[in-house]
Amino acid sequence: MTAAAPPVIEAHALRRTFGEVVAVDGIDLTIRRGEVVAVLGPNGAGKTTTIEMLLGLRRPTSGTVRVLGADPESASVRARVGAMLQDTDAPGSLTVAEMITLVGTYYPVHLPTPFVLERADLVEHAGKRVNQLSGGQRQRLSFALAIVGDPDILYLDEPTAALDVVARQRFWSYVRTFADLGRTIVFSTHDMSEADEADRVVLIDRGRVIADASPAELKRLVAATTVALRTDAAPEALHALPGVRSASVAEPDADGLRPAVLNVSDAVAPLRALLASDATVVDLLVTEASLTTAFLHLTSQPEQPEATA
Ligand SMILES: Nc1ncnc2c1ncn2[C@@H]1O[C@H](COP(=O)(O)OP(=O)(O)OP(=O)(O)O)[C@@H](O)[C@H]1O
Repeated sequence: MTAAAPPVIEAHALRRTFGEVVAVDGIDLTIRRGEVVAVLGPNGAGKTTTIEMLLGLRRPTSGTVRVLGADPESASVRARVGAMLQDTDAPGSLTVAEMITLVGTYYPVHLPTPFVLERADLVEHAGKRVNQLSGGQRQRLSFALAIVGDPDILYLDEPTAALDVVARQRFWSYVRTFADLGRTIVFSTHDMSEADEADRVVLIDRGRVIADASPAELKRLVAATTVALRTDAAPEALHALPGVRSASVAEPDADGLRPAVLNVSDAVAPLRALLASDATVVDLLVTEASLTTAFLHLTSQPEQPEATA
């Protein structure tokens, strides 16, 4: 969709060290207009340092960054970039609406406060003092302050960590609208369901990009989709189906059908071939690899039980 769109962020051979620690170890990254990109990785992988360099908040030890064709530290770029960071320092005596209006005046062009309140789902809290907000409301204020300058590029740091399920859905639907207008969104996250909202996931581990693909492609990379079924097809026929990496096939049940579990990269091709062979197929269950599985596989993290939201 965005392959032909112009690049808005171009990082080349980006490297940053802190004394002996190599936080970012040669990252090349091109992000195009209208992309929604998740930067994912384990603790200490170098995500924050990378994003700080893209934002012009931290100088690379070596390598180059261009944002909207210019130095990210320049005032012209800063005016076109909005950032939602973890801790927004806000004077507690201001109301939510006053704060949004005040921050809007820092930008050459800004969105009307009522519009921003609505987009950040803060209309009913407009008159509340900033120091009276809950964690989720504060996170929405931080989002409001990131968009008030009508930015071309929006950086979000774990944007929905404090939001409930309904607020998350609203948030992502707004982010999508924003991307459809040709804006670019880059966000860092540990949360796999959050990363699933992206067009593209850049997986960073030990200061390097170890995968750069869509969430669906990342899941396919680990080939962890399983197809469970019962069938009268012979074990050899199941092993020979296209795209089957491995298969466990049990002895037939009383009805003559064998329970089988196939590990596949994609469920469509083997199932299509199996059904075309006139085999009987019942009790079919396809389980997709999760992004968590892909993440653990690619970063060689010890396996953990998947968190329930
Ligand atoms: N100011 C600093 N001084 C010294 N070391 C630093 C500094 N900032 C980051 N580091 C080190 O650089 C490495 C990468 O850190 P960074 O914060 O970029 O990782 P991260 O992927 O954002 O991690 P997390 O998910 O825990 O926020 C880590 O080993 C960290 O300890």
